[in-house]
Amino acid sequence: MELLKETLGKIKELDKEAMGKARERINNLIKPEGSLGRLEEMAEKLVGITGKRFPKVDNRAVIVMAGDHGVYEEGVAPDPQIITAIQTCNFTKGITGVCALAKQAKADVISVDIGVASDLKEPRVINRKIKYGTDNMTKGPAMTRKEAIKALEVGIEIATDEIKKGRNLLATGEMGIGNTTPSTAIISVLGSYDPQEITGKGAGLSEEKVIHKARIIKKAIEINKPDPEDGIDVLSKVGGLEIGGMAGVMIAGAAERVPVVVDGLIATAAALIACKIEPKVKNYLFASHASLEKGAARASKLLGLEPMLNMDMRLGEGTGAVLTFNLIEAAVYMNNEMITFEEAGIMRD
Ligand SMILES: O=C(O)c1ccc[n+]([C@@H]2O[C@H](COP(=O)([O-])O)[C@@H](O)[C@H]2O)c1
Ligand SMILES: Cc1cc2nc[nH]c2cc1C
Repeated sequence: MELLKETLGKIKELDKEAMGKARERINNLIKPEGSLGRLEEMAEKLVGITGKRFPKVDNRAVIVMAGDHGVYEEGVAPDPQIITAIQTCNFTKGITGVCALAKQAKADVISVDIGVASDLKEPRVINRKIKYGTDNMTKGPAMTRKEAIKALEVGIEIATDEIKKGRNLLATGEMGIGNTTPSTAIISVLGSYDPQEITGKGAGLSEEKVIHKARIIKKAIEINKPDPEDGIDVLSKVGGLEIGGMAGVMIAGAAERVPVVVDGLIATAAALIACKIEPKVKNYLFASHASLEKGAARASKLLGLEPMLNMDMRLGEGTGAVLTFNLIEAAVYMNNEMITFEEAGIMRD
């Protein structure tokens, strides 16, 4: 709890003064005012996050948190649970979706076992296992409050270590068969949505099973009665270990003034938890892509961040987030490379 408290205590407002100066300069760059659209907003936000006039995003990593889910036994996911363990090892081998996209985006992939249901034999996976998957949330809380805080703190520790090594751009990814179920539960609780309205097919569940999945989510919420005003309570009762880990990465990014890119549905649920715990975290986040998963659009709206891309993706692992690394870098190049009208010797009224 100490680490969480201490980290939350470090989170400040964005550097408004630096942002004002950046905006003024961006408005004077040699282009019609506002003509680089959202790249301009992104550059201004990066200046506010880092407090640096010319920020850099050349040392990037995606932190992939992996965990399993007790609620899997209720038949809410189409794939064998062992895929969580297999992929968590594969992330270290450069052979998964996120590895391919991270390679193109010049980012490292960091694979963290925060709660996979079996022991992994791949030494390059960072072993921070809190337990062998969450408990079945239709029968009681997914985890204790203490375990939820531990999950947040594991995320804080991993991200802070990376930032100490020089990372200046982070993304959150995840792996967890069944994790669209707790994510949808979190979004239902925090947005007061009926699970039937926002439950989707996840990795590919059939239509009848999606109805069953929504009922399971409703049951978990009714049994646990999470307090929507308490992010840690929601995380512990209907969340997941990897969701807590990702929320911790976002909290650490905010505390250390490093931007964190949010991936799809599950990462957005984590962002909602992080922002419920400390609303200022939102200022340090970039939403990457609009996941095709049913609840994703409402989750992004609830978070209040507009995703950059619409690519009909729904893989997770951090794929959508790393895909936007080059866009974020483009904003930095605009800010750092372009000259102003004045510097070009053009006088304007
Ligand atoms: O990121 C997303 O929006 C997303 C949407 C659907 C599925 N996924 C991935 O698929 C897994 C969860 O799907 P499911 O059906 O097992 O709940 C998990 O490993 C996620 O990384 C991810
Ligand atoms: C193969 C596979 C890879 C994944 N990556 C993220 N979620 C996944 C789910 C499956 C089934």
